[in-house]
Amino acid sequence: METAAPSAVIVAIDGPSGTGKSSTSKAVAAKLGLRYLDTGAQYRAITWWMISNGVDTDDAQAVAVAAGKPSIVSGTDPAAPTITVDGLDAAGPIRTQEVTSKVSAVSAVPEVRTLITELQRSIAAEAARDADGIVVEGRDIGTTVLPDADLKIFLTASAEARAARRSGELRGKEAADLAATKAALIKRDAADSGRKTSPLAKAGDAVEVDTTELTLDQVIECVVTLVEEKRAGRR
Ligand SMILES: Nc1ncnc2c1ncn2[C@@H]1O[C@H](COP(=O)(O)OP(=O)(O)OP(=O)(O)O)[C@@H](O)[C@H]1O
Ligand SMILES: Nc1ccn([C@H]2C[C@H](O)[C@@H](COP(=O)(O)O)O2)c(=O)n1
Repeated sequence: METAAPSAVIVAIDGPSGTGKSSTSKAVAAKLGLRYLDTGAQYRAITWWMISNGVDTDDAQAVAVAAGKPSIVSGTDPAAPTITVDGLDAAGPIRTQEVTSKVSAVSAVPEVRTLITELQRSIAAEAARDADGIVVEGRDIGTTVLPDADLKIFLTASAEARAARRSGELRGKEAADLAATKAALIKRDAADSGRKTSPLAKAGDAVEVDTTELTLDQVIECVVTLVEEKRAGRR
């Protein structure tokens, strides 16, 4: 039977796109010596595999049939997280606009979610057993993947702030089109919140942190404090 290390802590961080989940989770995990898992990268990886292998991502049945074929491996060092698909480095290809525009459809397919959820739970169990714990970020971690997480956090921010942050990452023509960036964020959030299986949602026992007016450092500090309080038995 798998047993967790006595001091292991499992932190679930969920929220809509661009609220700062990845940046915050990585930094918190690095500061506290925890592992880090980007579950969005896993859904992006399976989407990339579908596209690369000619599977129509709008055909839920075709996606369901193919879902078990790719082998997705996530590296959980917060200083250098990795993702491979069938042994190939997928870190670059999973960030293309094409993958971003198709990932909501692929991640809504129940067979995909079942497989990826199992993978996420096994990674979290390993981190609880062999390390001091893990920060897992996504959309349904607190509600479905790890409902017994020690600490659940739900990050939010206004659509304007999120679009401005995303635009800051883009270059040239894309960066200029703030309105298009905002519209794309809102569309993806609606699809992720509206799907039947395990939608983007705040767990009832999650702590909500509105990051609109906070710097990234302030958000990191806030989450580090929450984890430390949890570890000290104060939450
Ligand atoms: N509080 C903040 N203030 C300003 N910029 C921020 C803040 N938090 C994150 N950012 C910046 O916003 C961008 C998006 O952050 P990040 O990728 O961490 O969000 P996310 O919630 O993981 O998004 P997604 O779900 O789309 O992957 C990054 O460029 C990051 O540096
Ligand atoms: N737990 C998760 C994580 C991610 N997804 C889906 C929905 C997102 O639009 C997409 C990409 O995530 P991102 O890289 O933007 O964090 O993956 C999900 O359904 N469940």
